[in-house]
Formats: sequence, structure tokens, C-alpha cells
Amino acid sequence: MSETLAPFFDAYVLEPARHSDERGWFSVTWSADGFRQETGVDTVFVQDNLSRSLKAGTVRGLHYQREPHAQGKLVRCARGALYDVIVDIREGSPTYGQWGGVELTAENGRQLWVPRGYAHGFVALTDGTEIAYKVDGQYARDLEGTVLWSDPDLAIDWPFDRSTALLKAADREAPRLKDASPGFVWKG
Ligand SMILES: Cc1cn([C@H]2C[C@H](O)[C@@H](COP(=O)(O)OP(=O)(O)O[C@H]3O[C@@H](C)C(=O)[C@@H](O)[C@H]3O)O2)c(=O)[nH]c1=O
Repeated sequence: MSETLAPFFDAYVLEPARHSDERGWFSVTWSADGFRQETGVDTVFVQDNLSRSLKAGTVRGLHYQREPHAQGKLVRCARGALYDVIVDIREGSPTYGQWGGVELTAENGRQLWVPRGYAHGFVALTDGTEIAYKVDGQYARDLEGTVLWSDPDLAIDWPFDRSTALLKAADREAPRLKDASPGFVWKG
């Protein structure tokens, strides 16, 4: 089952089926055919990532990689709970500068498909939260970019007390979207 994440029409929330029995449950978290059918997206994932955030209130993001190593990301929570946020940073897009968010938890099993041309970040809602994501572009440190998570123009409604946010310095000091140059252009 999948639906678009408002206000976007190319970002999808997926909820893979769980097959329950007396032992617990089984779920296919990704398959090439299933993903294509749910989203219409035909891409090749080249890397799987996993990170753990020790403390609730840890914010990572909002990150993107510039072309030619832009990345689409299929994100889920492997442990704990997080609030995932994406921002459309494609110049000329009808939803440029708008944000969307969804709670991903190990329990609800939801996933978010983040197309290329979005900045992505999240806040851990529990201690020890783990995020797992597949990416369809290789990591390129020199092409990494960040938009300030608390950029007032974005007005993201983060569901936690912002004064407790824990960030790495580069994320804390990131430029606002209006001062960043992600280089993505909406192609219609
Ligand atoms: C993302 C990444 C990091 N690293 C290294 C670089 C650094 O030494 C260490 C930690 O990297 P970071 O501080 O960038 O990790 P983190 O802040 O968790 O970065 C991630 O944030 C989320 C929101 C995303 O969307 C991801 O694409 C990625 O940007 O891991 C890799 O070797 N390969 C990778 O693909």
C-alpha cells in the first residue's frame, strides 16, 4: 500500500504488508518489483545505510547531494521512532520550498520514498533510534549540501521541543534555503 506525502505528488509513504503468525510477523521491506509497482519509480539502489542516534532530539539534516551524484532515498525506521522531513529544493517546482513530514517507527513499519531534488532530515523521537535507508546514487562527500533544519522560511513544524535539539556543527551552521545553491531544476 502506498500514498503520496502531501503536499507532494512524487514522494510516497509505503506500508509493506506484515504476515503475522504465532511467532510474530514477516515483512518484505523492499523488492524491486514491489517498489516499482507501488511508486512507478524505476531506479537502481546502490547503497544501504544505517545510523543510530543515541539521544531523542537528535536532528540530522536537511541533507542532499548535488548532481551528478544526486540520491533518491527509501527511508525506514529500524529501531525506535523518528519524524522524517523532506523539502522540495528544485527551482521552478510547484512545491519548491515546501515541506512534508511523516512519523516512521519500527512499530508502524512505514517507509518514505524521497526523490532526487529533495533535502532530507529527521529528528529521533526516542533514545537509540535507528534509521535505515537505501540510496540510488553513490556517496560523494564533496557534493554534499545542507539546508538549515530550522530555516524560518521553511516553517517546519518539528514535533519536539526545538530548544533540546542535538546537531552536528555543520548542520547547526547550515545556510537557509535562500542562501544555498543546490542546483536542482524542476523538469516538469
Ligand atoms: C552519508 C555517508 C556518510 N559517510 C561518513 C561520513 C562521516 O564520516 C560519517 C557521518 O556522516 P554524516 O555526518 O554525513 O551522517 P548523517 O548526518 O547521518 O548523514 C545522513 O543524514 C541523513 C539525513 C541523510 O539524508 C543521509 O543522506 C545522510 O546525509 O559517515 C560515509 O562514509 N558514507 C555515506 O554514505
